[in-house]
Amino acid sequence: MRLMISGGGTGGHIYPALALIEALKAHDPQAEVLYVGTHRGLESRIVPERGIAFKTIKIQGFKRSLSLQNFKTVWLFLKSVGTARKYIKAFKPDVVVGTGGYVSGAVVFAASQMHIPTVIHEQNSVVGVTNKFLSHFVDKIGISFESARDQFPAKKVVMTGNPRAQQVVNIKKTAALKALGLEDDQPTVLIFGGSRGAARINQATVEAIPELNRRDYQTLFVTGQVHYDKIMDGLGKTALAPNVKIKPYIKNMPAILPEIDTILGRAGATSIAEITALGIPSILVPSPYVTNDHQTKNAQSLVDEGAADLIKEADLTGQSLVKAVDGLMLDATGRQKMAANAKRLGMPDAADRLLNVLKAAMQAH
Ligand SMILES: CC(=O)N[C@H]1[C@@H](OP(=O)(O)OP(=O)(O)OC[C@H]2O[C@@H](n3ccc(=O)[nH]c3=O)[C@H](O)[C@@H]2O)O[C@H](CO)[C@@H](O)[C@@H]1O
Repeated sequence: MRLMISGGGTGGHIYPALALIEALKAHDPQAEVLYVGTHRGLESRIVPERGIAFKTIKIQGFKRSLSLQNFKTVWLFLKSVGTARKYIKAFKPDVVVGTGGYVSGAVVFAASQMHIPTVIHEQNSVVGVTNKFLSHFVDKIGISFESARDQFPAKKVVMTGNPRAQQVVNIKKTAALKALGLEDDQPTVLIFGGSRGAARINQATVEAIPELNRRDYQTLFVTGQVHYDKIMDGLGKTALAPNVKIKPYIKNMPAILPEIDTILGRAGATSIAEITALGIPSILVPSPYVTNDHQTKNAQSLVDEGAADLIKEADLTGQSLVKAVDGLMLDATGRQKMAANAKRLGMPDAADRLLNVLKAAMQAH
C-alpha cells in the first residue's frame, strides 16, 4: 500500500497517525508512507526522527473574527492545496488519510478532488473544524467516541477507536523509569499537560513539590518543551528529592506508560485513548481553552464509568493536586478498581480497525 498521511499541530493529531503507520508496516513491510505536515508544528520534529518520509506545506488557521488575516488564510489554503496536489502526483498514493489539524485539510481535500480514496480519523467527542469540513468530501470516517457519530454524514462513519491505543498496549515493560533516574519498582505518578504542556498544571505541580518530595511514591513531572527552562529557573531554592524528576518532554511515552500507576493530566483525546487502552487510573484536568469545551466531554465519558477523577482547572492548586494524587496513590484498591473501569473502555485493536477502513475506502473506488 502507498499511504499518504497528514496530521498536524499537536501530538493529539500526530501520534495516532504514527501509530497507524506502525500497524501498516507490521502488516505490510513493503508499504510506502509519506507524511505531510507543517514546518512549524510538532510533527516537523517528531516525524523525521522516526525515519518516516516527511514533506511540509505552509498553512495557517482561521481567526474567529473577520480580519485581513483571513484573506491571507484563504489564499494560503488554496496555495497549499496546490502544493498537496504536486505531492500527490509525485507520490501516487493508494489512499490519503487525515488525522486533524489545518494541514490535513489541504492534503485530504486535494486528494478527494483528484479522485483518490480518502479517510479521516477523528479523535475527539466533539468534531474538529477541519474534519467537519473534510467530512463532505472523504470516503470514510473513523471515530473514537460514539458521540462523534451524529456530527458526520452517517453512512461514512466507522467506530475504530484511536490507533495510539493499539500501539501502547503492544509495549512490554522495559525499565524505562530507571533510564529517567527513577526506581522501576516504586509506585509512580506521571503529571503532564498534553503534548505541549499546560501552564496551570505546571504551576500547581511546582507548588506541590515540597509535599511530593516527602511522599513514598515517585513523581515524574513533564512540563512541555517550551515551559521547561522557566520552571527550572523558577524553582529557585526548592530542592528536588530523588523521588521527583522533572523532564521537558518524553519522546517515547509508550515505553513509560506501562510503568505508571496514576496520571494527572489534560483530557486530550489521544491521552484518553492511552489511559483506557492500558487501564491507568487518572485525574483529569480538562483544558477550558479548547473548542466547545471538548476535553470536559472527553473526561466526563470516563468519570461516568468510574474510570477517572476530574478536577476543574479553576479548582486546581498545589494543595488540591496533592490531595487528588494522594487519594489514588495511597489507595491501591481504589486504583485497581479505577484501572479495571478504564480498561473496559479501551480499544486495543483500534489501528487494525482503522486499517480495515482504509481498505474499505480503496475497495469502494
Ligand atoms: C490544547 C489542545 O488543543 N489540545 C488538543 C490536542 O491535545 P494534545 O496534543 O495535548 O493531545 P492529547 O492529549 O490527545 O495527546 C497527547 C499525546 O502526546 C503524547 N506525549 C505527551 C507529552 C510528552 O512528553 N510526550 C508525549 O509523547 C501523549 O502520550 C499523547 O499521545 O489534541 C487532542 C486530540 O485531537 C485534543 O483532544 C486536545 O484537546
